[in-house]
Amino acid sequence: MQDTVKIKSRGRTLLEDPYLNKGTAFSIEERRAFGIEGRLPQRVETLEEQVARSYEQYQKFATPLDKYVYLRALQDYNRTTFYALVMAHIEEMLPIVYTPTVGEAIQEFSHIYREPRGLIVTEDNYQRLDEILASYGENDLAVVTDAEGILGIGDQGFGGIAICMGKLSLYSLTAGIDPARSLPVLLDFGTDNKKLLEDPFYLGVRKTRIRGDKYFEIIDAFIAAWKKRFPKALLQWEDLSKSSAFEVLARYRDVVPSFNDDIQGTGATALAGLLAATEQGKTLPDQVFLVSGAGAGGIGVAKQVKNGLVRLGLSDEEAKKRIYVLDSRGLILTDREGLEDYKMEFAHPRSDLANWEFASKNPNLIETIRNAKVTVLLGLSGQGGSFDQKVIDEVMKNTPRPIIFAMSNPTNLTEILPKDAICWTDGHAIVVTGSPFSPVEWKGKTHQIGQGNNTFVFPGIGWGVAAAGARTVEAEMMTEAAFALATQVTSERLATGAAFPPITDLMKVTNHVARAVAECAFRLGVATVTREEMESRLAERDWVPKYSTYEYDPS
Ligand SMILES: O=C([O-])CC(=O)C(=O)O
Ligand SMILES: [Mg+2]
Repeated sequence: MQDTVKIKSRGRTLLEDPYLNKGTAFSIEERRAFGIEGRLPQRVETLEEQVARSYEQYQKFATPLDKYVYLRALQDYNRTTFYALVMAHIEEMLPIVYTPTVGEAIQEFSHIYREPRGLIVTEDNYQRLDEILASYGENDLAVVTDAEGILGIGDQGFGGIAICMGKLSLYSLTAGIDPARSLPVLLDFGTDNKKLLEDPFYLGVRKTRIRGDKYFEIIDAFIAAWKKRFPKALLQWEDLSKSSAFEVLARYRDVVPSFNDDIQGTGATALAGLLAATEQGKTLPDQVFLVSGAGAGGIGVAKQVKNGLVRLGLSDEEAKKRIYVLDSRGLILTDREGLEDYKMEFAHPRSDLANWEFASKNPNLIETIRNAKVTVLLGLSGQGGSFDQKVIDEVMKNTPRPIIFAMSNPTNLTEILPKDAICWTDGHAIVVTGSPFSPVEWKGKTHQIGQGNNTFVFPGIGWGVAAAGARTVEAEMMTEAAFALATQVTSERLATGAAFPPITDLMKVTNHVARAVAECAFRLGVATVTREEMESRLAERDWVPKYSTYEYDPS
């Protein structure tokens, strides 16, 4: 059964509205009622027929970037067909609309640019945001970036808005967030990326980045205007630089329901994979963790692993003692001069290293693995290939079954290729990557590579927050999301080496995560709806790609 909705647009305007356009699927009656008769081929098609044609067109494009451009154009022309197409081919198309191809699209964004989308906040317009937002429809969700720390590829200026679009596509696909009610937001503070500043096609603000007080003045203005217009909407911070991500999260987390995907989403994802890899956490407290990379992702993972260990019975101090975080200068120690605040929590005092042997001031990767007897490697450094054979050999001395998570994105920044990890550990490692990889054959066995990407977590958080009408996003909700996700990895799946569910389970998993998050919101007293309301919001997706029947609303 099709729903019937009343709409006001007619004629060309209707055909040009991607949220309402049905193209060849407009019925004869609708074509007459809405003044579009004669503008379309005579044949009336179903959504399935449109999807089949679009898939044929999609397959004719040879490169991932061309496929991306095609899908984005389809999205700009007809949202319903776009989502129905991606949903029907989710495993094939997720790597196009999202990691890794989205990374390439971001770098090329001013060149592949076609249609405007989202909200661009600049130094020139931030004082008029009330007025500007008044022209937008209702919104339940925004993904917001300043584009300084995009994936592992750094400052991408204007192109950064494409990561927001990619994340929102996932929200609509897997959590049923109505695409008409979500907004990608770019805080365009300029860019320090010289290549972009010199690119004649560059579309962003062609200046070096605004920093300091002005940076916060602009974000304060955005948050105030956003909150005024959409007081209950959820806000996801995405790909800010490590120097501002923690401060921005803390500054607004009690002002609007918000979370940072790279700190908290990646943290929950990593914990989920670790729980799955250790029989739902049974041996998690016995592991020793090395986090390589102390950006938003690295520190976020360290925090969430700590919270997971505490949940499993360790004290805060005991948990921290098992976690070693390294940045480009080696192991982070409390006596380091100029140590950034956000790294402090995981800095070890030099007295912890009493019996260690190491050559220079700070132990390096190998020295830390050797002295601390590391069993779990967590790669969040954006340093492709940094887990080399020497590193893996060293971990193998500490455990027969190392856990190796190479979480940096996109693909070329992966810390270790799965085939190398399997080969160097003679098939004994549990290997996870942030970007998708094919299974690895080793000595007659097929090893599946779990994709430890926050796509398993953030849409469920969004759905859960919306279902509970949560006022804030609490740290405990993230821990719940992680434990819930871990239970979705079956023992058969783990036996193939994968610590994450297959991407084909994404829809089901997202619902499960959403439920855990919503129930936690209730338990913590931050929910604003009744339990019945929450249940009904979790029972089915609010939005799915299908056409409604239109009736003309002349009022
Ligand atoms: O976008 C992704 O694939 C995961 C993520 O948040 C990041 O790497 O920054
Ligand atoms: Mg990110």
